[in-house]
Amino acid sequence: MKYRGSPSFSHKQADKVGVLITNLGTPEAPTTKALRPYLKQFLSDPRVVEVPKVIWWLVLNLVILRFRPKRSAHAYSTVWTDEGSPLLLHTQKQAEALQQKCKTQLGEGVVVDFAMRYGSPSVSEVVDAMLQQGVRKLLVLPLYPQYCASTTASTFDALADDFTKRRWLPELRFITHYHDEDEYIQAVADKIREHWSEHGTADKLLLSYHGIPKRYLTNGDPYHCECHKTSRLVAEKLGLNKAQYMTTFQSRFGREEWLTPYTDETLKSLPSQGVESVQVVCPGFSADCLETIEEIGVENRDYFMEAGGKRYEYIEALNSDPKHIDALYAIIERNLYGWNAVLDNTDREARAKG
Ligand SMILES: C=CC1=C(C)c2cc3[nH]c(cc4nc(cc5[nH]c(cc1n2)c(C)c5CCC(=O)O)C(CCC(=O)O)=C4C)c(C)c3C=C
Ligand SMILES: [Fe+2]
Ligand SMILES: [Fe+2]
Repeated sequence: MKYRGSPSFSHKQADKVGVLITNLGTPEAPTTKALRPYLKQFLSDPRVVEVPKVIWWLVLNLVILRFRPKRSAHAYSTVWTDEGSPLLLHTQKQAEALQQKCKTQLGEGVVVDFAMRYGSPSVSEVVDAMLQQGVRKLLVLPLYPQYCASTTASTFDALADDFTKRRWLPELRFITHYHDEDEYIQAVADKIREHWSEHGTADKLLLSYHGIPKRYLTNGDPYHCECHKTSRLVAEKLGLNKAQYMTTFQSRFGREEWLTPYTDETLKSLPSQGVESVQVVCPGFSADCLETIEEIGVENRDYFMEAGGKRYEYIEALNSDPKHIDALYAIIERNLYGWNAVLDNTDREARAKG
């Protein structure tokens, strides 16, 4: 069969609205064996690594996949929990909380689920499950506040790829970013304020975002601008002046230049400029993961302290904090405009019988 359909469809089935949240994905286990397929899928995505196909195939298969899986497995093993990968667990909790919130606010006609761009559960399998439940209008929210082709557009690719193999397409809405939405900015600012009320402020607040090659910015990706806008809006909410905060970029990969200033280099240099204490927050990560827990929480702490810093604090991601869920819900609700008719119609089956 060329196209996947919905063979179990019944005319009496109530139409539903689906809300699909997505994130990057994570390996199945913190082992070299599990890291290899995960990294292979992730790093074979041309949206992530924009290098001519043949050259990249050779570099990836002959160099990176020989050494990186072992190194990454070790890093993952330091953040792994008894229940699994932090990224997966946080995303699962976010979906559950949003499902609950949508049910209370909008009724039974809305189905919320989550998928991962790489690994499992895949976008395709979750879309399939949602359509089988009667979802005819689908809202997709990738949990990347700042648009980037490597993440946001890549998620759209996965969805579009699935649709090319599908017979009955749902109506589709795709949220490309929410980097300046007030509820999100407020949630980040509140998280920082809560940290301050417990620990006090520091000499400098670093807002650290995942980096991308600088080339992507010069080729027209808005990611860099959106990160700076988020930082400015958060700083305004907190009443910080330009000397009190800084935007930096972390998680460099490979040898070419990435967005600067680099988080690690910055932290190594701050003590020599008289900065004794820093607080680091990562507003681009909607959930804590390897890149925040290990890289920011451990590795970069060491850089700062070894360079003479006195106090270093990592402020956790928003994860499934109620304020984050409320912010995401507000964004979802705005993007459901006009679809409420379907939500009101979910008791169609009951009414048809009556
Ligand atoms: C080639 C490189 C990469 C680009 C470009 C990139 C962009 C990018 N990534 C995130 C979010 C996450 N990345 C995570 C892990 C991760 N990222 C890369 C490479 C690139 N990312 C690698 C190789 C890895 C795997 C870990 C490693 O081997 O170092 C994660 C964490 C996943 C987890 O399981 O915890 C996230 C989240 C964004 C937002 C982004 C561009 C804006
Ligand atoms: Fe990454
Ligand atoms: Fe990293």
